[in-house]
Amino acid sequence: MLLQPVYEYLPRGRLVAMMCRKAEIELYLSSLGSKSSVRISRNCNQFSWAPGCQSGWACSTQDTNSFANNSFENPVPSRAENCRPCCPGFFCPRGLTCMMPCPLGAYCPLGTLNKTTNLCDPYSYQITPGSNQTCGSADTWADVITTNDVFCTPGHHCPTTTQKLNCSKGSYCRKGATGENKCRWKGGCKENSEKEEIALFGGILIVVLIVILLLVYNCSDQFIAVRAKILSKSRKKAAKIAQESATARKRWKLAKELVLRHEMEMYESSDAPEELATSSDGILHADKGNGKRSKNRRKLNVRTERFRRAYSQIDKERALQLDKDKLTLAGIVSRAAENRPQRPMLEVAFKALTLSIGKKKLLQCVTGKLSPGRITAIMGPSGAGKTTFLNAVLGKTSGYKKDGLVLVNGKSGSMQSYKKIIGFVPQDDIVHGNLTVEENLWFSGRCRLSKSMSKADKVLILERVIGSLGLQEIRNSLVGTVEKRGISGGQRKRVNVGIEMVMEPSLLILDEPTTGLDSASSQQLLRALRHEASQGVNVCAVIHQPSYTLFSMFDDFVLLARGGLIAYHGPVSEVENYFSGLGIKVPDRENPPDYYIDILEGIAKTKMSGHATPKHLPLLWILHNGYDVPEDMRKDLEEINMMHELYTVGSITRELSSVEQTESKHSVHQNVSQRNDLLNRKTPGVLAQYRYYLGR
Ligand SMILES: Nc1ncnc2c1ncn2[C@@H]1O[C@H](COP(=O)(O)OP(=O)(O)OP(=O)(O)O)[C@@H](O)[C@H]1O
Repeated sequence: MLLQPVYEYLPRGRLVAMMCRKAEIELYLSSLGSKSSVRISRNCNQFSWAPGCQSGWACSTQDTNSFANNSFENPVPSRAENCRPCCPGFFCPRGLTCMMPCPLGAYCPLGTLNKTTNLCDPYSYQITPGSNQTCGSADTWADVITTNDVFCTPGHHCPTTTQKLNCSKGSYCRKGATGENKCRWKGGCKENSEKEEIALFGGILIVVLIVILLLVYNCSDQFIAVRAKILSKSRKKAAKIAQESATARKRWKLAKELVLRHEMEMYESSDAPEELATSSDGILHADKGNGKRSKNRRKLNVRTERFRRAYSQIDKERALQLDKDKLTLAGIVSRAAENRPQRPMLEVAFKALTLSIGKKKLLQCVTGKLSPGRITAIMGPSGAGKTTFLNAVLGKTSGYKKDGLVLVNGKSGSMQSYKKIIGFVPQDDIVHGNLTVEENLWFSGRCRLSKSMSKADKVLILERVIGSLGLQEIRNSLVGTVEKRGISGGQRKRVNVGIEMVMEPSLLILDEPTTGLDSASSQQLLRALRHEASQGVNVCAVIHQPSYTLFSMFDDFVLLARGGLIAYHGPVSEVENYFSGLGIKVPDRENPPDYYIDILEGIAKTKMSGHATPKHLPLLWILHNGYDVPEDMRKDLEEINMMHELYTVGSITRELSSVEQTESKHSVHQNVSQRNDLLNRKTPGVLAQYRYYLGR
């Protein structure tokens, strides 16, 4: 089909006789790699230069068999007959006297003589001057890179090597195209287009994308709000289910107890068979006369009675259940919270702990303990070492030179291993501004509570924290960022604390949690912490200038002097007693902790017992407790010389009753045995947390 125009131009036999044989094609191909011109065939040497040796010309061979029986051994056939211009659609290199077909996509028509340049267009070869030869067809292999002219030009397509057609409108044709390519965007292709004009199409696409993004950005709040509502509903439902199952468990336990009690009563009264005979429903009567039958009947009677009692109890419970359905969510949560298991306890004790960097001592001879179930306030002048003290409690002591011991539940070990049950509320916010209050707490709970805990239990914890921190009103409000105003600073602070509370810590450490809060909010926060402490949590907070009321809400007080020395560590209720023993009396209308800090700083002047001055307060505390006096304080010891007075100061260590001491020992012992459980809280891994983050 493709050769049809050539057959019209040349008879089939002649065409075959002029076609290159394998040896000639090899000769041509071997010349393609080299920079020199085509290798000359044996028909074109200096003795015989047939007209077919010219560019665009070819001759026939008489050896027609060699075409069919072409092998590498066969030499280039002799060609000197019927030399003529190369056929259109073929190319005839100079030095070879045969024709080769142009590749598909090429356009190889007959050349025309350009009288100005005397070259054959479009091939740029010259015919021998003075000969009567004309232009033939192409003279070179047409490839798309080196022979542009020979290849079908851009904007056209060449279905055959002798046909060149314009590319129609709505289509585009690249260089060497054998057909048209339809444009995706019809208006983007004019006639003879080389490529699809997609700039307009791209522009429209970008505009559409921007509009979609703007829509998403503007409506994201609504989406988030709707989602938050749905999630909140599901959480409430989970809380309800958890409460129901807790009540059911309780009910079952109660019913069992009732049945057992009743059974006991029945057996006790079985010695008086006449009572059974007159049982209330009158259905069953004991047979007084017959021994064995009477025993069996009595058993049956007892069982029937037992079930009757149990069913009546279940009926009562059903009535209670109806009442419960009218309960508020807070009621449900507090009821379910009653059934929660107790948290493990952590006691942190220090023994002559000294932390230093280089020669600078940041904490010195710190001895004391932070007990579970108590709230400790850490106070002291700026730079005294409060944050360093918290770091020591948290076990973040790398980088410091450390002397002394930190004991957890009476055992020395790394605090880091307890990190899954230690909550730390830093001074700066750790909230996600783009989430609501509830989402923030939920995210923290999901990531940090045990993987094995059910969703319902997690929801209960969340609800309890929300209730305890008074966040109910703002639970669905966005926390907010610098650009987008959200909840108030005080509320934000409470959310910060809540984020740590939801992970149910055993040790909760807070760095200035009440800074920036008004008195009412501070007290509410302290009440929430007290509630935590009542669950056995060890709470420890650095605090600045608390009101007297707030200060009295703490159990213990650690007063740090400059240099990281302890000036007092004991119950809040004993602090005034201790200092007054040293001759430091708090004036009227002065807040005791502020006054003691002023004394330490030398701002407030006071006359102390003996020769002591405020700078001796840490030493006095050491002496009071009978701790070893460090080397660098020995000099001060000589100065004050008031040992006698010191030992007359009332004991400030909390006097535990013998029962309390036994209980305390027992609980610590229990904790030590629980140690592995404490360390084994399996929280979701990083990938799971990231999944929660994406799905929050
Ligand atoms: N990594 C450190 N390198 C050198 N000095 C340090 C380092 N950390 C703390 N200090 C120094 O230790 C002292 C106590 O610092 P710390 O931050 O514990 O005080 P603070 O009581 O928390 O102070 P503030 O109430 O102002 O926050 C300061 O003098 C401080 O400069």
